[in-house]
Amino acid sequence: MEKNQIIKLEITDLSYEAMGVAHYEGMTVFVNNALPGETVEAKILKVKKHFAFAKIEQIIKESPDRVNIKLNQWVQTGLASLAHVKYDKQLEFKRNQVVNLLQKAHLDDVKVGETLPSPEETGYRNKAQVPVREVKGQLEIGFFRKHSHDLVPLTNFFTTDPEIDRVLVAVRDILRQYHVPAYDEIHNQGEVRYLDIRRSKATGEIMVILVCLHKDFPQLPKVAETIKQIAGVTSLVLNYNPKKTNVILGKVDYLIFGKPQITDQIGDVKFKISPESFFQINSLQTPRLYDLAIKKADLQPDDIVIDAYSGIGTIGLSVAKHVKSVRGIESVSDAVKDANNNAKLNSISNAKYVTGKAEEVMPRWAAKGIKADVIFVDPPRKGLTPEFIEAAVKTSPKKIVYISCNPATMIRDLQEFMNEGYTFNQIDPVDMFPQTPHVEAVTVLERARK
Ligand SMILES: C[S@@+](CC[C@H](N)C(=O)[O-])C[C@H]1O[C@@H](n2cnc3c(N)ncnc32)[C@H](O)[C@@H]1O
Repeated sequence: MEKNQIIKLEITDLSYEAMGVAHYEGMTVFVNNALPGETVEAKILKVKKHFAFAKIEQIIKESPDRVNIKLNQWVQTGLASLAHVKYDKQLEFKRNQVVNLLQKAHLDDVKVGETLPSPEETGYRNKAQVPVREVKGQLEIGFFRKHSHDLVPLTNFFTTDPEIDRVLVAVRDILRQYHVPAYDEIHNQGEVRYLDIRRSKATGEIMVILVCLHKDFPQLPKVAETIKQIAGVTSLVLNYNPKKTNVILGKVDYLIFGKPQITDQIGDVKFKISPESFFQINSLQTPRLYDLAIKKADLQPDDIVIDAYSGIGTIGLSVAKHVKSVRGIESVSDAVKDANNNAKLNSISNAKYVTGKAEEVMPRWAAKGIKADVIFVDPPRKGLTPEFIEAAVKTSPKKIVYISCNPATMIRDLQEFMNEGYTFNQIDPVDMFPQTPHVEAVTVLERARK
């Protein structure tokens, strides 16, 4: 097999990154955009020792699960690399990811629920982080083509709230109007690196963050004055990121106008969100995810609850009024400030959040003899650490509710808890990210022995 060779392939599977999988002369071939059941003519793009990457030249036999989207830019860019698959099949794909991981871990007897569908299949994102680059002499917003930093100009981001798309395009036009340069990442020059926009569905508030190379630039006063005129925009922040880095946000924010946070709501709890704080991006699906997690916790009025990896306290504050007390841990200090302020905002006096790494704070709490009845964990993709797990077990919780955006690390961690005398019998996938291969999942561990 060699680069540029054109071969006929039968697609038998879908990889966890949503690429079609085929086998050819002992090699595994990953075919962008191809679906199981399809026969395609594909061009080889890259050959490794045991596998290769290819792209479709022609579909010879099409899958009935294929959606023929008009523009396949979203698939090309990786922004929505499941957009060519019917929604019910996307849900099945996500459930299968969990089933396959459990099988690999020899945990075939664990039940996997049907994936909870998202109320919105497109336009669900309450936040967009969009690169700004110069393309053919013009400032453009868009998305990087998969595995590259080539910007594909876009104005419809498909999974983002259309109100955010409207503001993205308006801000792009203002930057063009005042000749603000786009960031040039090769020379670490220019000005605007990213547009980061958040919108609350509950209040309609919109925060615009310009991620810039400098703290200030000559056109900023005029740019700010014009952005203020965009309907719905309630604040403008300049995030200062001077480094040559792929990390999107710098460490310092300057409020240019408006409120320093936007206000959102989950159920009947209000949340103020600072620019650096994490907030679940699918507004209508988040309460359904939390309801599922909270139901699994089976909370009692006397329960002491730990909310680990708490963000702005969304889970802990949603349950605080039904339990004795809540303690939260989160590593981003702005998010912790938000969490404690959000407690006050909602007249909650039995919840307290601290800044720190969960894997460091939890062992300190355990050493002090702090006990918990229920622990909620909602870590980033890399999951928990052995130090965290060991300390969590020492607080002797009856239940540990695990919410995860990466079932692979979740299942690894669940096995650690099993070694410590906890059991679980079901995992429920929840679709927080339609049109993408990302899988969210919830489970509850119960203490089987002392
Ligand atoms: C998936 S988010 C969940 C946040 C929150 N539970 C929610 O539903 O909005 C994970 C959170 O963990 C925080 N985080 C990342 N690493 C951490 C660590 N080592 N210790 C504590 N928090 C951490 C992130 O800043 C983020 O707020």
